[in-house]
Amino acid sequence: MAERAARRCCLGWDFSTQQVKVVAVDAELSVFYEDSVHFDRDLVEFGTQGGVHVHKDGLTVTSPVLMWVQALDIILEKMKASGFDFSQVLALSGAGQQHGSVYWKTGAGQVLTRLSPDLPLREQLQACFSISDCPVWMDSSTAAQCRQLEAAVGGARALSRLTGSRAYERFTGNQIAKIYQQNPEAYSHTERISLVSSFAASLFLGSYSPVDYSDGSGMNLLQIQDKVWSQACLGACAPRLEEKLGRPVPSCSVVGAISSYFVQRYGFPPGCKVVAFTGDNPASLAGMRLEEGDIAVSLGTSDTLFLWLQDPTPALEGHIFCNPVDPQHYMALLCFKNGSLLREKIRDESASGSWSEFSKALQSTEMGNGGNLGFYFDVMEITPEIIGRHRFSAENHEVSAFPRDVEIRAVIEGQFMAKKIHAEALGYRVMPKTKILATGGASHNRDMLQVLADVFGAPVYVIDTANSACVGSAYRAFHGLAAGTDVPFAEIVKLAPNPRLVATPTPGASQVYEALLQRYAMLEQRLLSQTRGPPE
Ligand SMILES: Nc1ncnc2c1ncn2[C@@H]1O[C@H](COP(=O)(O)OP(=O)(O)O)[C@@H](O)[C@H]1O
Ligand SMILES: O=C(CO)[C@@H](O)[C@H](O)COP(=O)(O)O
Repeated sequence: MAERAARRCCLGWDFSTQQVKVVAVDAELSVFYEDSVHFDRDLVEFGTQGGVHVHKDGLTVTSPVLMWVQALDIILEKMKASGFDFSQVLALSGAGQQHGSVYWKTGAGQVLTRLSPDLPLREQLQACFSISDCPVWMDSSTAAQCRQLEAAVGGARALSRLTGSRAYERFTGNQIAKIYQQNPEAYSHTERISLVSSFAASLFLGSYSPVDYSDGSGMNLLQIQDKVWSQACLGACAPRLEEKLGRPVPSCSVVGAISSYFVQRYGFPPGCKVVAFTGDNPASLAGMRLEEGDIAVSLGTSDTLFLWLQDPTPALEGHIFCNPVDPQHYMALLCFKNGSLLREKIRDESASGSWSEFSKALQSTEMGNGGNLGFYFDVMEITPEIIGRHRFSAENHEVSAFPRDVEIRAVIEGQFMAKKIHAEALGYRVMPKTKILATGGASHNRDMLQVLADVFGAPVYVIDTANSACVGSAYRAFHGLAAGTDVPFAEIVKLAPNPRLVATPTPGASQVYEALLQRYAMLEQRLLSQTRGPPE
């Protein structure tokens, strides 16, 4: 305990879909403290499943904002009870699930500046939100607003060139437009709109934190080249939006010092700096110290795949975001909605709810699954837009079921083949020096990572914690401390532990998957044309 007490550190937070997590990283970049609060398990009174409420229409998906506030109260109390020495925290930063939005009621800014250290945050912020259930990234109820936004700027391609993505239902501009159209009164009583990331930063700051460029890129509102809000997009979404959003800032900005609430209640030093919070995927990119040619695969609630890019070419599929650690560069991101929650369902249906049974099925079946392959989209997928479970025999006949072990391999092979195919559509190619860096809760599963190595034909590495968004946030806090001196991020993290090799491609894998990938792509097109009709 004495040693821990003397350890100067930065904190990295992650307000993700299912939980709030924190890590403490010392000056040698070692992680020496990790904690989390899980919404479904630890905050049962909010009645979420997977951290969210899916509404009756099946499209609207929200999370209670006070659940996030209370989760922060709980995790800080846990840290205090464990003897964590807050006085050693030099700076903190954090991440949030992307796209979700928080609506602060008129007057809330005043409340934030006057928090009493004697009471938990939840009690004091109870009446501070004009919308109590925040739209989150799983929401897909804004198709009409997406079409309106695209029409306003000259079409999907024009919007993508401007903001890095065509209109996506979960992107914040479209969510704000829906709230303005359906609940104009709540909108007019809103003085500030935050992303989940900038909301969390605001709690620590005791005042409104700006949105950073990287997470701001997931709103369909920011001009990613010029780094300013697009007036055309703002105007198409809602009136007086610019003043409610505040000015976006570079991701490595120090946005202020921690509020006196945290100094007095927990013992943070008054000079502890708050570095702009960003999206969980951008924070993971920082945590994994991605290098050119590498590809990161995050297997969390959503599955995402991301790359570091110098010269982006925004397209109709995938997203381009401003890079969180280098303001001149960009990152590309693909998001797959049917990630861990789908795998959990298959585990429950076909492996008696046990990850080790699930792994045994992967071990006992062969690469290529005897030609059987499947598409498993219990909720409307983002990449590609298909819903339903579709299984195909080796002869490309649709079948209604697979034996249990075949089903498990079909899910995992199908998910990873989709990732490879859609990454290649963005121009990505596996090169001899390519590393796949895996993170997220499911990266604990080595048998799944073996399938990932086999499908991609590249080695898979992990960092010592699956919480790369938290670790990346702590690294970004160190970078923020040094940012005044223009030190590049790579210099700050050069002492960080190297990723560990956990899987290499099995001999013969490339022959098996070359043919299977072609079939998967062909069947995906078949399913798409069944839903959309043939291409024009
Ligand atoms: N051994 C395992 N095998 C496969 N998936 C796992 C395993 N352990 C945890 N997971 C998955 O990890 C998910 C949580 O991942 P995490 O990255 O923490 O999510 P988020 O950051 O979105 O809250 C769980 O939903 C669970 O399905
Ligand atoms: O929508 C996206 C990315 O565009 C998601 O990746 C969210 O950012 C949620 O992240 P997790 O909670 O699954 O990590």
